[in-house]
Amino acid sequence: MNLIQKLQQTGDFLSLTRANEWSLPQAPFSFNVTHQATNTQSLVSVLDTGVIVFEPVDRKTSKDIILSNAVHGNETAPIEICADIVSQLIKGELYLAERVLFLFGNPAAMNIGERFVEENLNRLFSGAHSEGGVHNKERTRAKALEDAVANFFEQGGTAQERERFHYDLHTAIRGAKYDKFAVYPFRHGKPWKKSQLAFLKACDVNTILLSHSPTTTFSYYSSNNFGADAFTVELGKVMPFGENDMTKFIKVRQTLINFVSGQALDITAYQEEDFNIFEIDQTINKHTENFTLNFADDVENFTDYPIGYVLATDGDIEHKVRTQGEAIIFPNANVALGQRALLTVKPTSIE
Ligand SMILES: O=C(O)CCC(=O)N[C@@H](CCC(=O)O)C(=O)O
Ligand SMILES: [Zn+2]
Repeated sequence: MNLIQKLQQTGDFLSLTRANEWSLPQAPFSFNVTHQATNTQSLVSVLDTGVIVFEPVDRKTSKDIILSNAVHGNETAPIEICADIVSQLIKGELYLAERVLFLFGNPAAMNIGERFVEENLNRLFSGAHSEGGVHNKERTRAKALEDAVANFFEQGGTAQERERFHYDLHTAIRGAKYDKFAVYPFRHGKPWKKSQLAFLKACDVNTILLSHSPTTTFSYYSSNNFGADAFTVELGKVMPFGENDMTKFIKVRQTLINFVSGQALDITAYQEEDFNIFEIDQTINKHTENFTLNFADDVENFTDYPIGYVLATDGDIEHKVRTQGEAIIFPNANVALGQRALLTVKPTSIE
């Protein structure tokens, strides 16, 4: 049985991806799948390691959906959710209603159970992979993932003709006061979409961080370059493979399944009181090796501190709370120099 036949039989794209960390052992390939219950056809295209596209055959579509996971290799719950949906699609067990690209970002980091191998993949998008004269496999991978996104959206049609979505699924290093939350990439003045917040609520995500500046993250790349409704979605806490409590992901898994298969979504109209809306206040980067956080490792995301509290010190710089209700997000003193070591957020609303 060859690689293609094995994939068709098992649906196990995750194992194929993990067995080929940086590239496939053969050229890209495609095959047709028949959805048993409706006798409808879909084309499955494996374009690279961790890059698989599903396209309905002989059926009109309107949406181009990207579901990415493992941009950080140790964030396993989103990997397991996507691997399951991919398996159902390959085996013809799930109807496909729209064009869907699944991206398993960093297989090599998955295999060592780490966030990344050499460099944080989620700081290398929007061309950052080609800056500074640095070359490594994650930078090559970031460019390949950018190209996969670009080709997928462009082959679907123009931004005016299509509805474009990219949900970059993560989990967080620490626990959080709000277990699930999403980062809304900077919109350059375009309005925040309440319909997208309603979709995220159907995914059990009702805490939203509004960004006010460009970043080099994957979700910002798709939002800014292709006008996609794109988010970094934090689904819970980092756990090793097989140790996720999958009961915590029932809603998001079912919503994503319904989304790709055209089934009804549990959407209720946006109500401000249903959400915790924050805006990113301070972006604190690490500039010296003396960077220290002034709170314990187990302090949860969204913990707030009083005005004047010293959140972190970096050499002779003190980073203090400036705003009432200002809270911490993504604290990580172990980042590389120049990278983000802490975000703070403050409560806000969207009109
Ligand atoms: O828990 C943490 O410290 C980081 C979790 C994580 O990977 N978050 C993303 C957020 C990306 C964004 O700001 O859109 C990241 O840090 O890459
Ligand atoms: Zn992550």
